[in-house]
Amino acid sequence: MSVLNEAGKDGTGRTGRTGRTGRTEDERSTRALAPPGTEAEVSTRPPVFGVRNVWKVFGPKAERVPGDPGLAGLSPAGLRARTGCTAAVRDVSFDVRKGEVFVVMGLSGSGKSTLVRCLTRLIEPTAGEILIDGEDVLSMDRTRLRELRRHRAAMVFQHFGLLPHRTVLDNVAYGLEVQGMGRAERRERAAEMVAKVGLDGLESRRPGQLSGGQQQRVGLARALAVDPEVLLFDEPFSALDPLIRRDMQEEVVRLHREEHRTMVFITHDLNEALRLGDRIALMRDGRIVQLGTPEEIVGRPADAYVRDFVRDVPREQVISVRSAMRRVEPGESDRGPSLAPGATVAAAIEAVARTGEPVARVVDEGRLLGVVDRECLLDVVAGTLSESHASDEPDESGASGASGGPDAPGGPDAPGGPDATGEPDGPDGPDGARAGSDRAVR
Ligand SMILES: Nc1ncnc2c1ncn2[C@@H]1O[C@H](COP(=O)(O)OP(=O)(O)OP(=O)(O)O)[C@@H](O)[C@H]1O
Repeated sequence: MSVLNEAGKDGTGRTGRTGRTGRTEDERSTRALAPPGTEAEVSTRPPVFGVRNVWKVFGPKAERVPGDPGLAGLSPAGLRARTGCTAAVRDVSFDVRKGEVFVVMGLSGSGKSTLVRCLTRLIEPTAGEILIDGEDVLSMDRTRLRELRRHRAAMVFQHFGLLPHRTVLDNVAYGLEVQGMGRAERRERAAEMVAKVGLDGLESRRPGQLSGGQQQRVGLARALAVDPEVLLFDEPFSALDPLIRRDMQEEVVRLHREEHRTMVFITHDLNEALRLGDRIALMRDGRIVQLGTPEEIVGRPADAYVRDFVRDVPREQVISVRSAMRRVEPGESDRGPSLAPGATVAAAIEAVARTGEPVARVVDEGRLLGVVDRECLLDVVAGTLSESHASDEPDESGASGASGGPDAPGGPDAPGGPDATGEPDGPDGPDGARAGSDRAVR
């Protein structure tokens, strides 16, 4: 049976996956309207996973909780006291869009792992709907589920789950072996993946002869080998020391840039979330308290909890000049360094300091959108960026007030410038990648 053919429908009924990047002609033409990797462009992509009102309740008679407003509305402690149940995931809805890195972040016990395991039913949701490319995951039979986990959504775990008596190459080839691929072909493909994650020369070693970071690379290569549509990472790097962790994060960013794979990445580390995520779902007590880009989460926290969570983040490394800029005033349209709207405030500070100019210009494809002066930049660093800045923001067409200053030509003369842990059917492959948006807090 062709999994890809059956999987190749998105929620709209269009043909979805057309290759490794999974883009159709329709998508490509839509994407041409907005720069790749911008929120506007990402939001036009079809969802890979659609999650609607999903609950996971552990405990006696768990299934009565989601549908009973008296129980569903209780606090975690209240629910436990009344029913003995824990609602690990509470009424969660979101889409994971094709080609994005979707990060699920939250403190220990907030429900991250449970939620992500529900996506492929490693944990059975109590209520709700989960779609992959428009197909109902909850109604899949055993065979279809196995295919889902083996071919379409592969998991990379924190404990790499490598087979100790097999070589690196055979570990990487394992998922392909499970799929029934012939020896020569799978070893060739595995060798390609070993090279891709930077382990050339180590093919014949056993896992015990590798460092933790190298073992995690083997886990990643094994997941990539089966070329899944989505890679699911469950805190894969949390056991690694900080430098190796950083290397692995860069590896993920690189894979994302080069291959545009869709990834769902669990972490409790805010910096990791900001570095990797196109969008971040911040969880607390089983709920998503905010879902947004790193810039939205840091620049516009939804409530006091999120504000406290992001309090120590260096805002200038996350907030873009698009959010910080002001209108152009007379005499400013042809002075100062030019920056793309997605450039960070940190980059603008550097540019202004280096050139000694009073402002930097925010230019998008030849159009001057606005300027940032020292005051705008300091406002970001100090956390005093007013809401008015945000509301001044132009839309992606650049048609907002910010570009409308007397000196702000909009025309052509504008200045330019796994493994099988918890999975009954054995290890499955993964994957992952991002379109070239600027990452914050690298
Ligand atoms: N099998 C289970 N039975 C009962 N409660 C569970 C079970 N698995 C998880 N829980 C509870 O569900 C809640 C969410 O757990 P989960 O492991 O999803 O959180 P997490 O955010 O991934 O935490 P961590 O970062 O520590 O892994 C916790 O209160 C946990 O104790």
